[in-house]
Amino acid sequence: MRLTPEQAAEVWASADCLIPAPAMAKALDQMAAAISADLAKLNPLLLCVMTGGVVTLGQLLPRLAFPLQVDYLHATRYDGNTQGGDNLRWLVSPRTPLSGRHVLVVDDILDEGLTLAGILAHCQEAGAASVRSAVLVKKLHDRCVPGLRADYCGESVPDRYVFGYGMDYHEYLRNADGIYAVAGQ
Ligand SMILES: O=P(O)(O)OC[C@H]1O[C@H](OP(=O)(O)OP(=O)(O)O)[C@H](O)[C@@H]1O
Ligand code: HPA
Repeated sequence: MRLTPEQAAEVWASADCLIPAPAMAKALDQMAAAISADLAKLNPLLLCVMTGGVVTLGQLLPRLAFPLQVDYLHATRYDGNTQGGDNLRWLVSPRTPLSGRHVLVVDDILDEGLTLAGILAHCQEAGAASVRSAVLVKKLHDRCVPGLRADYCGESVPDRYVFGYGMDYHEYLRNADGIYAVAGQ
């Protein structure tokens, strides 16, 4: 489905704000403290999962006061839709060699988990010394890949389609400064 900017504005105007920006800032503070406690001495490589992970990574970085490196990957299974396909499509792999590195995968949302599971497997296969994951939100339902959980998670959201803080609705609304749920979804 192709959305017009006018339709995107209507979706935003009628959406329910689930978690406002001040609460997200607190959640990010807590995530950053936990990440710092575990990774400050490990010279970690943070991998941003494009596109949705860009806000989470951008908000975390200034909260992390230790030496680290940043790279990105692009893997998608939603392709701008609100239903994910079965296959994770790899568009860009990390440029930095992962072998021997302590990797932290940073994404916006853990929903059904196929995306994160595929990325974690890729990092392990590439020889990372350790692989952890940080997601800004996880969605509460029982459809997630069994046994998969993020090491660091900011907030939980109900089983509705959400946007904001990097998460899109048909490629719009990633810039919403809060976590919103689409009305009726
Ligand atoms: O847990 P899952 O059900 O696999 O879904 C989570 C993934 O879905 C979104 O990516 P998407 O494929 O929509 O690409 P995007 O980051 O460009 O929005 C989101 O950014 C996560 O990477
Ligand atoms: N919103 C945005 N992107 C997503 C979602 C969602 O609820 N689930 C998986 N990717």
